Amino acid sequence: MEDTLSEDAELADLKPAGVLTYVLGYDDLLACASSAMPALGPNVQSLEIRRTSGETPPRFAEGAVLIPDRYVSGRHALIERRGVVDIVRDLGSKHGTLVSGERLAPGEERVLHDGDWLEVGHSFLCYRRIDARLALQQAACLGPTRTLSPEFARIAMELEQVAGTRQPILLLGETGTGKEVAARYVHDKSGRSGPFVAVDCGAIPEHLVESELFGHRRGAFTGATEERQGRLRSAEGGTLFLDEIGNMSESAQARLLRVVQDREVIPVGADKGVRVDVRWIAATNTDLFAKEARFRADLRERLAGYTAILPPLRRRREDLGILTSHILEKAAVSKASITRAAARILFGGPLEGNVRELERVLVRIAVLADGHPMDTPHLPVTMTGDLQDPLAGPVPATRPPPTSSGKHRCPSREQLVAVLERAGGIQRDAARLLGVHERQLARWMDVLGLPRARSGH
Ligand SMILES: Nc1ncnc2c1ncn2[C@@H]1O[C@H](COP(=O)(O)OP(=O)(O)OP(=O)(O)O)[C@@H](O)[C@H]1O
Repeated sequence: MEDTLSEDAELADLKPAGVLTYVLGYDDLLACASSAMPALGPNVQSLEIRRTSGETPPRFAEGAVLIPDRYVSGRHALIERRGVVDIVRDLGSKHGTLVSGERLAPGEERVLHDGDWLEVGHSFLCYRRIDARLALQQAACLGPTRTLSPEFARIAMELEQVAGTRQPILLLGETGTGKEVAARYVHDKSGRSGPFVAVDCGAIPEHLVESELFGHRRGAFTGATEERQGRLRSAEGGTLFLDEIGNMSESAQARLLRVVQDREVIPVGADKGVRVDVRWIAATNTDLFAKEARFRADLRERLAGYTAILPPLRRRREDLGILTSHILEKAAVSKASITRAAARILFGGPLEGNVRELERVLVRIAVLADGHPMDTPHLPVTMTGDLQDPLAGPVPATRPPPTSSGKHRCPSREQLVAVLERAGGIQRDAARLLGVHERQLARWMDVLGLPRARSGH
């Protein structure tokens, strides 16, 4: 432990505060009781985790974190500032304390590291080791949900500050981290009266990018039978969100650069430009600075007025409780709980795919669990590594066909309608959300008397 202590001491000046957040309770995923406890530092030297009775949400009182969880012991664990690091110790609890998935032996002390998650009873907590100034950060909102992540809250505040200016914004981050959510947030806060127009630059065939973005004159090329305004001009007075900008062809980049510089767009086939007033927000999950990205440095500089890197979900586990209850509520789930084993995999895992993947998995397992605790067999095989997972894809011929009980229990009509809505009515996408074969979904729809949706194309 000596070595770890001195290593952490070196980091102390940079990251002196320790923040413990109550994230969620396994027995009620809709409770949305997440809250950050006072930061460990010069003023708070220890936090004891204890059970409290009654219906009150988890809270800090009398120097302790009080959790209304019957699986938490009266005196469960102690987190203590020792020099510049924080140590956790189990206080002889009945059900034990786990640190990032590892159970503490009786009397064992463990130095906590940034991003560690703690399991006490049926409760999931997250520990962050951060700059003391960030620790003072209040919870903020970015998009439809609150965030308890100090980094994310800081980004939300900065985005709010730049929203009202004309500065272009570049949003970087892994897929599913909420870049479009952040872009819409900026637009909403900007006070701009025009629309928010999102363009997925990666989804437009290369030969159509220019006419799609800049518009075209009638007869500009074969097939251009009508004049077209283009997406850029349709965002007049509002915000143009260029998603997956890293996938834009070099010729489209060159033309876009001229528009950004001159604020004038020349439709394909036209010889005169048209003035445009749009707020630029670009986003990408690729590294625009890498050589192989083949992205023009001059365009990048123009678009990167304010740049934010949205942290992946594994770097903001403190938001898992808020996001989980939001996702389940949106999916019309009225009751949801999870077993410890499944929670450990779902919330303690690498969270690849970020909020989008969390949403996909939660909706799937909530529907399959059908009001019972969500358990490991409900999780996708990619998470459990269990190749026998019967829900992973088409049902092999050797396996008995799905029945209306057990793991393939038919969801309620309300749940299935919610999933179909989320999938935009496309049956194949709804089946993917549920992690079942399309044929299984069709059977359920017939049983529940739901009209067949469009097939997925
Ligand atoms: N703060 C948030 N609160 C609630 N839901 C969120 C939040 N952030 C993201 N989501 C949800 O996660 C999903 C992915 O978000 P979004 O499309 O903004 O990610 P992205 O980073 O733009 O992804 P990509 O790079 O793949 O385009 C969406 O369904 C969105 O509603």
